[in-house]
Amino acid sequence: GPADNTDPTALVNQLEATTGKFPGQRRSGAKGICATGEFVGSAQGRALSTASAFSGQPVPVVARFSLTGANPAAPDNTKSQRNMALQFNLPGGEQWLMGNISTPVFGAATPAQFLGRLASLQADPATKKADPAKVKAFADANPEVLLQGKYLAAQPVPASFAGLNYWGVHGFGFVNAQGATTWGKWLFEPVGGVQGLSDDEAKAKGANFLFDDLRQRVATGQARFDFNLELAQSGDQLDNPTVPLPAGRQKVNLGQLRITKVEAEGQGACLGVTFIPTVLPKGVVAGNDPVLAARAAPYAISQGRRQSEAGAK
Ligand code: HEM
Repeated sequence: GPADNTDPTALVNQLEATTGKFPGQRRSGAKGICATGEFVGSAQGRALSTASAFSGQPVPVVARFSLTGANPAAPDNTKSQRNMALQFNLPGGEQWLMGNISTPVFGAATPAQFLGRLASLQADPATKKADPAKVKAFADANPEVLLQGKYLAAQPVPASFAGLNYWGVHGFGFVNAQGATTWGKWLFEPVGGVQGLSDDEAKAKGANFLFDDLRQRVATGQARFDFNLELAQSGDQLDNPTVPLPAGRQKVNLGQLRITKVEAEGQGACLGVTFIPTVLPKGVVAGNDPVLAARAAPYAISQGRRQSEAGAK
């Protein structure tokens, strides 16, 4: 990807300084649950990409559903970001890793801007709150950092991990057998539709309902997602994760993901996985987004910290 000199250690340190340090936990997406399932690719997927994920044979998938942030006790009944991270285990040991989020955009256009935004949100030791003047000054100078929060504020509290759209946010290219590359941005759309709660319903649900809800939906076969690619047109911006594709772009279904099992809390294959989203299969290529390129190193640093803190676990 394009050059960006933001120090990955500085990013992780700033995440800890702003969002909290919870030993043994992921520095973002800390409250989560492991699941497994399978993906079956479509004929359209095969036409766009040689990736073996689209063969049409079921592919085993390790999933992790999570809330945003560093706090493993984050409340489930707020209008914050949810995540669906996936590991496709493809034939021959090949893997495809993703960290998808419940907003079409991320909260910064570049790693440097993310670092600056996080720094502006860091609590002042005296007041234990972010300094509103600092927050405003940074946001005024970098207005795109507000777009993700505006999107979230306009959505209801999610009723279920299985009732949300999850976007890949970055642009990716799909390379077919003729060597032609189709560019786009993907999203996973729940087959049963998006489901939200009223503010009263959310209050009544309390802080911990999403894991049990997911278990129930999986037991009744209601945790299915269409893996869809929105196709970019020439001139569409693919190197900025605060810019969604324009509305109405053609959408192609690449296949369907079915979650079949939810693990007990603190167990499951996802615990050992660091969902580095530039681990791509043959037949899929990364676009030129500096934020995508910058994710691998901080994720690995976070993994190293949480695993050493957790001891020999
Ligand atoms: C420079 C920008 C970013 C930084 C520094 C960053 C940092 C991190 C870190 C440190 C983790 C924890 C990793 C671990 O311990 O395994 C994480 C998790 C995660 N991030 Fe990011 N991130 C960035 C951008 C993004 C973007 C753009 C997205 C979505 C498109 C995203 C989605 C996720 C998801 C879904 C998880 C949770 C994965 C899981 O379940 O383990 N992040 N991020």
